[in-house]
Amino acid sequence: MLAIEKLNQFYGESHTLWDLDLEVPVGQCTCVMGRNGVGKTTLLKAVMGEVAVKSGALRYSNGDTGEVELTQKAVEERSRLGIGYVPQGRQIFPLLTVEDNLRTGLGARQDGVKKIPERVYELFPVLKEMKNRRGGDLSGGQQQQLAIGRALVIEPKLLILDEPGEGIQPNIVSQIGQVIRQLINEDGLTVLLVEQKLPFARKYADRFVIMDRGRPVANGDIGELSDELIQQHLTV
Ligand SMILES: Nc1ncnc2c1ncn2[C@@H]1O[C@H](COP(=O)(O)OP(=O)(O)OP(=O)(O)O)[C@@H](O)[C@H]1O
Repeated sequence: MLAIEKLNQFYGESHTLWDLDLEVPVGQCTCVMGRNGVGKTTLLKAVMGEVAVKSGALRYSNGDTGEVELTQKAVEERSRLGIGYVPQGRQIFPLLTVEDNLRTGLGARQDGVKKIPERVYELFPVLKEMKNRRGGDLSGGQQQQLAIGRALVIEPKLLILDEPGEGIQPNIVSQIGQVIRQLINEDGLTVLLVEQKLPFARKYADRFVIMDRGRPVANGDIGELSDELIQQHLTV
């Protein structure tokens, strides 16, 4: 689905991603983990084109088109290729209604459809109930559901989420985890997420990748995420 190869990224003089290789297999949830500041968010932003990369390749295939090299594509084009993105901090529009927030995602649909897919409301009924409320009036958990819903209006093939469980009450975190599994199992979606919460990763991810200082240092099936690896790379 996505093969990241020898990716190097700098913030000014600061070398943040180092010759980073990472495979995101189709139809699975890959969870990127690691301590604060190791470059997890930067990696997701590099895939989305929100930060420039110095060198390396992002080879992506969505099943419809042949393989595409994303580093050559503009940000909007990456969405049109079927990549949905839920950024850290959600970035919803507080003054727009829930429905209008969802509509803002539609511009990135390749087929020009201007209707919010019913599937979004089916997965998150709360968004239907609250569709005329302003985004800013929603709870943090509901805003996260809205941010995910907005990424889903393009009916993506690859969904990228940056810490979807951050600062959200546990029952909504579980709902979000279940929706992610539903999207994978029923819609064949591929998911790449950053998540620090171990129970979430263990319950909902298929694979893990641990990063340290800008590069992956361990990866495997989620069942192989041992206490030793956690101790070595994740505890503070
Ligand atoms: N816009 C920026 N300009 C300069 N340096 C930045 C910028 N954004 C992030 N950094 C630095 O790059 C490094 C990696 O940051 P990044 O946010 O990718 O890490 P992270 O693993 O996602 O951390 P966290 O878990 O805290 O979100 C950090 O040292 C951070 O301070």
